Amino acid sequence: MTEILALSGISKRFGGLTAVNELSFSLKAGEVVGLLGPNGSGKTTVMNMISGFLAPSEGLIAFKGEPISGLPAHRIAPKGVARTFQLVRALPSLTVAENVETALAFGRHKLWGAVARERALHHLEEVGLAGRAGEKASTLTYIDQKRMELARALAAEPELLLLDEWLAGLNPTELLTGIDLIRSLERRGMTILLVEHVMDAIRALCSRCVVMNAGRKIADGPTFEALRDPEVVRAYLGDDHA
Ligand SMILES: Nc1ncnc2c1ncn2[C@@H]1O[C@H](COP(=O)(O)OP(=O)(O)OP(=O)(O)O)[C@@H](O)[C@H]1O
Repeated sequence: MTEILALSGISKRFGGLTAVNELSFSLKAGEVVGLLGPNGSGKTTVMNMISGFLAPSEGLIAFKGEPISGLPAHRIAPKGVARTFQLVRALPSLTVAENVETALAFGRHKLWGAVARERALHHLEEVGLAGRAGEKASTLTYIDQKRMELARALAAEPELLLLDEWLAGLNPTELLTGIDLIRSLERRGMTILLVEHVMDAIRALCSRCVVMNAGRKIADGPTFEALRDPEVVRAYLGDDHA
């Protein structure tokens, strides 16, 4: 497998706070990797730097061998990087299809009109929202909003998909549906970096995990090994459990 994403010595400082501290890891094409860590450990900041919503203070990020660190989001997305956000960013007064069409209009191929409509319907079908295209986004249930958010990300035709707590807040049945959906993307060969607190989902989906604590990487390896690493147990549960 070829390397698709490489972070080398990435740091991000907010004033006196070092949110991410000399972080390095890489993803191979087609891998589904979990980015874990307790609250405030820097995971979303990492996602923001990969997708261009924040520039690193130090270090290099390369996507398919090309440096992207510090480029703005609108320059990184067309290269094949898409993301979902912790809080769903829908346009509630537009229909479900129009929400996906706006992503297509500003996405990799700048599609408009009938072509965009057809493509939007395809992505809605992919995420299980076939038949809902004409409904107002504001009427969708929580899981369906999440599906729509994913359809918007897929509209960018990414090679690397960043999922920031995409499975959070789903009930157990919805969670299984969400996991199946991510598996179907994996089968298509998509590379996925997943920030997630739902450990059952991590175990089900990720062969490998990178674990952070206080901005630093404390583990990187097969999921079952990373999750029982004493430093990871200590970070999550405290010294007594380690
Ligand atoms: N724009 C910002 N300005 C100042 N501090 C920030 C900013 N963004 C994040 N931080 C701080 O950086 C640290 C890491 O935050 P981040 O959101 O990346 O953590 P996280 O691991 O994603 O947490 P959670 O699991 O709670 O979402 C936190 O202390 C946070 O308060």
